[in-house]
Amino acid sequence: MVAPPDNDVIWARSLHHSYNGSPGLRGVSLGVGDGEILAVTGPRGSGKSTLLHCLSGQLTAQEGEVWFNSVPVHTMGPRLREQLRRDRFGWIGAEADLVPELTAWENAALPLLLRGVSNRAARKTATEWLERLDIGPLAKKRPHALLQSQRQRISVARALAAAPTVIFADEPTATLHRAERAQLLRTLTTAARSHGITMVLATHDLEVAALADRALGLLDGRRVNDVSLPAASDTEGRSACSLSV
Ligand SMILES: Nc1ncnc2c1ncn2[C@@H]1O[C@H](COP(=O)(O)OP(=O)(O)OP(=O)(O)O)[C@@H](O)[C@H]1O
Repeated sequence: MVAPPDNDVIWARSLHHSYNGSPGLRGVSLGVGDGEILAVTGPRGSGKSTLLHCLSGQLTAQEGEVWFNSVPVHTMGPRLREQLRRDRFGWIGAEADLVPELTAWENAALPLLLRGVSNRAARKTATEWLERLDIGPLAKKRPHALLQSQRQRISVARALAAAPTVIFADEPTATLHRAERAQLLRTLTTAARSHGITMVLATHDLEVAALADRALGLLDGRRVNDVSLPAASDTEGRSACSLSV
């Protein structure tokens, strides 16, 4: 087993994974640098979600290696992987996946509470992120009382509040309208940049991928040539990293 380059936070070699014989990933290798935002693009079924699940330790690839900060993840047992996900990773999916019984702030604070942060400190941090995401006044509402776009903001607040080293975002704005999508993505990528968070962003949308520093393409579970991104506009793109969210 050869250790990965020191400057890659996430590094994967030759990942293969199939579902009952049907291939999900076929030999994907990649590295993500410290603080880098990498977009993973490709059509539906190309393997983006499978790749993010493998990189984030939710799924162990049948073959291949995943390393986080030069520590092998693919050889970790379930408890260590759980701890790694809780303490160092954030996850944002297409659906907000909130706990229905908890309020907005409790949902956003959940990763901190699970880490043993005091209720008071976790509430303060979660509330600050809800405010930055323009949903501060909804902090005491439960998910059923909120719009899909507001629930998704809570899920973004939950990921950012935990100050993770890496955020994995799997089609985070796929269910939102165009204007909401642009605003939420801008806030997310700006916050990641200003807090030095590394991000792996799966999307089938090249306009979304344009917010990343770099993009790699998948097709039928294989890596294809690195994708050339459309020029990002000054307000939404890679240059828009000066907001202090
Ligand atoms: N749990 C599963 N059981 C069986 N097959 C699966 C499962 N998850 C993914 N697959 C298959 O693996 C392949 C890759 O799927 P994956 O969801 O990783 O792609 P994707 O690019 O994220 O697609 P989408 O954008 O639709 O989510 C597809 O052929 C898919 O049908």
